[in-house]
Amino acid sequence: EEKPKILIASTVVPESVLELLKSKCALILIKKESKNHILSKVQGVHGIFWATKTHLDKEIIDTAGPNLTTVCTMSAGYDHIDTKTLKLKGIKFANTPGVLNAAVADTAVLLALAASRRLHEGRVDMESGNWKNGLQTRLGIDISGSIVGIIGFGGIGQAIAKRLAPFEVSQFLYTGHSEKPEAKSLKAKLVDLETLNKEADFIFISCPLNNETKGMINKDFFGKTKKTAVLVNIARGEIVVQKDLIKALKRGKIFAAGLDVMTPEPLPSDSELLKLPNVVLTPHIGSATKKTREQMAELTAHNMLRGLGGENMISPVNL
Ligand SMILES: O=C(O)C(=O)CO
Repeated sequence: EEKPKILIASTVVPESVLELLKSKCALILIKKESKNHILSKVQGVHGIFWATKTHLDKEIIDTAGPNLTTVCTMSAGYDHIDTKTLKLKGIKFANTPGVLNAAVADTAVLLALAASRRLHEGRVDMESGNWKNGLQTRLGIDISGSIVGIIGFGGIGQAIAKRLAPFEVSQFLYTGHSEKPEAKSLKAKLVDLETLNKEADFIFISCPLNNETKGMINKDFFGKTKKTAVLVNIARGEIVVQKDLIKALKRGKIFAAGLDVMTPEPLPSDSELLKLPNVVLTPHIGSATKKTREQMAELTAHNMLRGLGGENMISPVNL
């Protein structure tokens, strides 16, 4: 019997995971993560292992053809995948939730502390000889005693709350479609977005990007935010209307922002975001620890092997 063919749409899958897949499948590797290159390799495959920011669109799925039964993305978010077409064709789909919660939540805490304590501004001040201006010009915002709002209280949002609780947060608020049982132990309260916005001193964005959340954090939102609020986004740049955020940061409508995600990625080196003193930026490294990336690759591979073998995948997405 011939081994199923899988396209590894990534140039950065760990060798150990490729070995694991090789024992059961014929691997088709790519040299670069461009759509055209992927299109030239995808025809006839049974599985697609997706670990690139390139969009997995209808053209790629159609070009793969009728052999394709299983698509696994090495990410928690899947806004870059045409799940509508996958569903229509009855193709099985899985992502990698859970294994990255800790690393991404750590990044959220890093950005919250850095933005609230003006890490970037202080660093720039030292470099330009402005340190002498003194600490009175660099006063920050405390997490202790603050109200923390978490937009999207899934695994990552909850991991953020768990990490911040020992910082003596006074109240956690969260938004979502329904109350989460896990909220109870953190005394976190389900509220609507407007209430969260009005009350929160720290606002974390940890929800998926979809039609409902795209552009949700915009001019209207910043019109109601506390002027002392710190915004952290570890989800997707497109949830925020970036030009509105830049205006809000410049006009003092919010205190600071810490962003691991932005629009576009990679951020152009002349972006205005890079010039603002009250913004701390990391280049979408939320999940980028050695252990977490390996675990994501392993989970993707196990989903793939199970999907191709007709077994239940570990973390299927019900489309
Ligand atoms: O998994 C995701 O969705 C991320 O953005 C991190 O890689």
